[in-house]
Amino acid sequence: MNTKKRKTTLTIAGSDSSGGAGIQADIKTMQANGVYAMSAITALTAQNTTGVSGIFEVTPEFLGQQLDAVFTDIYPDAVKIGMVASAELVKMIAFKLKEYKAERIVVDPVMVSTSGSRLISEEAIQILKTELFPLASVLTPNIPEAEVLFGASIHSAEDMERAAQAISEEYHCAVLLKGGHQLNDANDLLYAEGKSRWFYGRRIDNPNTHGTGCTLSSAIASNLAKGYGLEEAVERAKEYISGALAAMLDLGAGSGPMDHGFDIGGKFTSQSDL
Ligand SMILES: Nc1ncnc2c1ncn2[C@@H]1O[C@H](COP(=O)(O)OP(=O)(O)OP(=O)(O)O)[C@@H](O)[C@H]1O
Ligand SMILES: Cc1ncc(COP(=O)(O)O)c(N)n1
Repeated sequence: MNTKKRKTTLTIAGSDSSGGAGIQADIKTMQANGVYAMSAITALTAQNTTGVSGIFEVTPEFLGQQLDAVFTDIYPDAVKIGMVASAELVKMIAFKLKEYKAERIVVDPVMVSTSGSRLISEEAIQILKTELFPLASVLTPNIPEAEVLFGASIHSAEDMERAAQAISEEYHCAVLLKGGHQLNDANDLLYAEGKSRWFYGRRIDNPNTHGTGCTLSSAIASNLAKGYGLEEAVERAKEYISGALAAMLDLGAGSGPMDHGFDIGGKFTSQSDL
């Protein structure tokens, strides 16, 4: 009997019925990055590339049950946390991650969708800061999210450096400040253990960016699960997202999803031409 083991990841996030962001993007990314993906769903969303038309949250108890089921059987080597709409759900996640001594935790502080819908309550943001950020190996805010956390606007590379350092020092975790919302380039800044490092990216002329944040954080979690250190995990994840954007998938009437059907070396292996 030939059996095999595989590194494992868990995404704790919301479901996106259109498959471009949330749980669906996370699982596609994890699969493409060679790890076994599991999920604990915080909410169902009815959404497509043009907007979010409904959010149906699970109860904190049921989220806890999902986390118990996962952690007591196939223990995840890394965890990614995405959309968590309410304070009670955030508290449940923090409680369970501590109970099961989860490690390699990537927290994507999802606040507003690309299509402009609010995905988290004000109270939940406060609880995220106090309960979840301190458990994170790395936090991955985009520029608007970092502005909320930093309390000031971010217009330049220097602003990004100041914000990442301040957020990292305040919450005692590494911060990857994503630059996808810049106009001219797509450079991300990692601030960890007192020093910063830029990850430079060519801005790809693709309007279909639904789920870029979910994809990047899931790729980082996959790489951490596989044993890479944080810098290498980010470097590989950046390469992955650049490839997924450069594949130029075009679906839906709004900002569409990316293509996950290629390997992380950038070699296109999807079956899109069939
Ligand atoms: N047009 C682009 N070309 C190249 N890289 C991009 C582009 N847009 C975003 N990225 C990259 O995608 C990753 C996610 O960044 P972004 O700032 O878009 O996150 P986000 O806003 O959280 O994503 P989301 O669209 O899921 O909300 C980063 O590595 C960023 O540099
Ligand atoms: C369930 C869920 N999670 C996260 C996002 C953010 O992704 P994006 O900003 O690309 O819309 C989303 N739209 N839906």
